[in-house]
Amino acid sequence: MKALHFGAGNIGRGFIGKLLADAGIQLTFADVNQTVLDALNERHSYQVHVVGEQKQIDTVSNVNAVSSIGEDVVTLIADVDLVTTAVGPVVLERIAPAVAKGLVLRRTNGNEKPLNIIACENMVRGTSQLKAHVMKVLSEDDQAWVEQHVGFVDSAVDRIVPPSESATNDPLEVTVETFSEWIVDKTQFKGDLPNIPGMELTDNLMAFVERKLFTLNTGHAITAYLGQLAGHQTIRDAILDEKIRAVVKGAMDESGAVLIKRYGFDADKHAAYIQKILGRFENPYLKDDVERVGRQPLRKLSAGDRLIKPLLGTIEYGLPHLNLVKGIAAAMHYRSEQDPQAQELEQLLAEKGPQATLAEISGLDANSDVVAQAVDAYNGK
Ligand SMILES: NC(=O)c1ccc[n+]([C@@H]2O[C@H](COP(=O)([O-])OP(=O)(O)OC[C@H]3O[C@@H](n4cnc5c(N)ncnc54)[C@H](O)[C@@H]3O)[C@@H](O)[C@H]2O)c1
Ligand SMILES: O=P(O)(O)OC[C@@H](O)[C@@H](O)[C@H](O)[C@H](O)CO
Repeated sequence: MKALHFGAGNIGRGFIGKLLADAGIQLTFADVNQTVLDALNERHSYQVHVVGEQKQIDTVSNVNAVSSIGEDVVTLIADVDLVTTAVGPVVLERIAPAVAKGLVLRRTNGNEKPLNIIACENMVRGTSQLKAHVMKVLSEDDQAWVEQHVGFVDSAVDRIVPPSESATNDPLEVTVETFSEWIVDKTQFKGDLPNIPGMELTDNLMAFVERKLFTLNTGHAITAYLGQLAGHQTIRDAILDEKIRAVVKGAMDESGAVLIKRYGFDADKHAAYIQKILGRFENPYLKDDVERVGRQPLRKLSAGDRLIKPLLGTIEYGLPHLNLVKGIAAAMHYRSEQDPQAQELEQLLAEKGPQATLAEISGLDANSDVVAQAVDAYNGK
């Protein structure tokens, strides 16, 4: 089996790429970072430090790399059995034209083997969004061929992988937590279902995606935003701050109440899921900066993402949301010199004030009670 993986970053090298290579799949990474591409093509291997109470160093071998800009990826898409991505939600649209070109070449070459494409991003049904971008640029004829031969498979992906703290400045080394979970929608595959150790198949993906995104990522983001406000540099320091922990746990409980109502999760098992996540945030073996976890605040404050979507659920079911609102207010205070979205947020706040800014970014009604509550929290009331 051959696979092409877009994005040789933290989750690409530290989780999805590792899992595919470990399964004996012939793996090529596609990226735009020339340093990473060159290192992969010189060594064809790299080290993954798996850290937790038990530590181990795994070597991922027999991997290649190509630039994702150019014809190499097009040729590969015409040939491989599996395409995966971990590039970040905003980049999916940028890789779609190359994916479309590769699919047209596959059809021209008469390659009728099933191909499956799986986006491994922190978003709800990211692969379906990639599919929409790809279909947009195809002719009707090609679209029909793609519908028949290509599976666009949505997934939920969970493993905390901060940028490596390599003592050797190795651009390929990556440090990951022990926990990992990759759940894919088995109803969307074309051809035989794959048997890849570490990939779990489900016919109930939405429950898993929302459980992960609106528990772990909701709590993670609020830890980052409150952490930065309180002057903490890392997620561990932030979550060990009792005042922050109470709000984070409260927000995960509020979001959890929505998930329990929507998907019928067992309340005790969900409480245990939250406890386990709090432990993962505390991991003493990982250095995860609040600035990585808080990155792209406009995305995180958008209507379908980890802060607003759970809040909308609490409103739908008439449930409490005090802690979610505190998290949203803290997100509006997020600042980062490296992050264009943080700067745009700051500019919007300066131009329009918190009420109009929050309404514009989140799609919430500017005159709603909840926006008024968030503005009060933002103003420290
Ligand atoms: N790091 C984590 O803990 C984690 C866990 C679960 C899910 N995710 C999700 O995985 C995705 C990637 O996150 P990450 O932390 O690995 O980020 P990252 O920045 O470490 O990796 C992204 C990689 O994509 C590459 N890239 C950018 N534009 C590209 C393009 N046009 N073509 C090919 N490659 C391109 C970058 O050079 C980089 O190597 C995100 O959607 C994130 O939400 C991350
Ligand atoms: O990748 P983002 O920016 O969507 O979210 C930041 C972190 O919360 C995220 O990367 C987590 O580490 C990850 O989702 C754990 O599975």
